[in-house]
Amino acid sequence: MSDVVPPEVRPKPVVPAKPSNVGAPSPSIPIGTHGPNLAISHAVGHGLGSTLLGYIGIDTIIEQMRKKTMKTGFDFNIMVVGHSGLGKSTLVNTLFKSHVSRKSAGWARDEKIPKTVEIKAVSHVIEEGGVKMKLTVVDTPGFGDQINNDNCWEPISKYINEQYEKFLKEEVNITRKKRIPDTRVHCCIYFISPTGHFLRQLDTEFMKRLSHSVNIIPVIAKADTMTLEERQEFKQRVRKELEVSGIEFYPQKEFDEDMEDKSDNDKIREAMPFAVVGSDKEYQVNGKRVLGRKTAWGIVEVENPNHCEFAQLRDFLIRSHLQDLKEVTHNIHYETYRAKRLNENGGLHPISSSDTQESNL
Ligand SMILES: Nc1nc2c(ncn2[C@@H]2O[C@H](COP(=O)(O)OP(=O)(O)OP(=O)(O)O)[C@@H](O)[C@H]2O)c(=O)[nH]1
Repeated sequence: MSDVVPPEVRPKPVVPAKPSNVGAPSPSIPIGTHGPNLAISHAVGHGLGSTLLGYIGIDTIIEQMRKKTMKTGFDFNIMVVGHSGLGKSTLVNTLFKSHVSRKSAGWARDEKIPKTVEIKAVSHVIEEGGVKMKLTVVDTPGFGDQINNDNCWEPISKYINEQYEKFLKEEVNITRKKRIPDTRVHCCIYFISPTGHFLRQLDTEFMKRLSHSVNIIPVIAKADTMTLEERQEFKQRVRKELEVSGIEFYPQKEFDEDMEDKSDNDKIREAMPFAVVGSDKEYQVNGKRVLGRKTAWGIVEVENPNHCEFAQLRDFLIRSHLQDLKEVTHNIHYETYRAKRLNENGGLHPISSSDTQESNL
């Protein structure tokens, strides 16, 4: 196992406002310099607003953005990392209620454990309510499965940086694409073995090294293999270990934008890591079809919050934070990579594969 990672000092890039803030009313300070009926802001640069004397339709930006997103769709790239057999493929299939994993895409042929960590990306277009999402699932077979797992985070770090590099190259092109294809990893779900003991050194090593270049969401895999008490105790222990090791998982405290954000995210952080169960099989329970795992003692319902925390993970990942994951990737992780790349050698020069590997920001 390699040496402990020294703490890094990172400049905190500016976190831009979330799109939900667009169109929100700013404090209105009427400046009546043009007679009693006019209220115009002269101090745009100072953030002063104005009282509107009638409806002008600024709030339609939300509908305009919705229509644009409906037309163009969006990219979302999710990476899964963890020992083989921890349920990575099953969980992504469960999350997106479709067969989106590497294995579902026919990669299952090579069931044997690869000699080094391999990176395999599979893309699918998923459509719901008229909105198209190009989902790419990046799988990392071989992670932690070798006798010697030293530096097995390296190929993963290299892949993440290569995607930033690709995006950067497109961005600095004189004639660039209207829409740069986004292959950057927006989220990395890290699967913790349900041992009930402690995190392994590899777990902390991986999260420590990668948490500055990608949004890491740790989950406790196969939660149905632990009793409720064991699960609670293990969660607490893992949380403590993450804290003691100084691992910043997503949503990172330092990027909370305001008090509301902080209070919502605190609740999520306190509930993490979510103890999840995955399944792509449906069963009939009380007259309803539910995703579950059939055991000799009954059916573990994946989406039942009394059975596991899958629904919490799904709500957080897809229903409340998907856009934020993309924004933090762009505004923080990519920005850090970009600034470093543009600063080094006084500009953008071709990068060697060893550079992307070592560029563990
Ligand atoms: N008990 C239990 N078994 C699960 C769960 N999720 C998946 N499994 C089972 O575990 C086995 C491995 O699941 P996969 O989803 O293929 O695991 P993986 O991590 O993708 O495996 P590799 O691709 O080999 O790394 C399968 O038999 C699944 O049915 C779970 O939440 N609980």
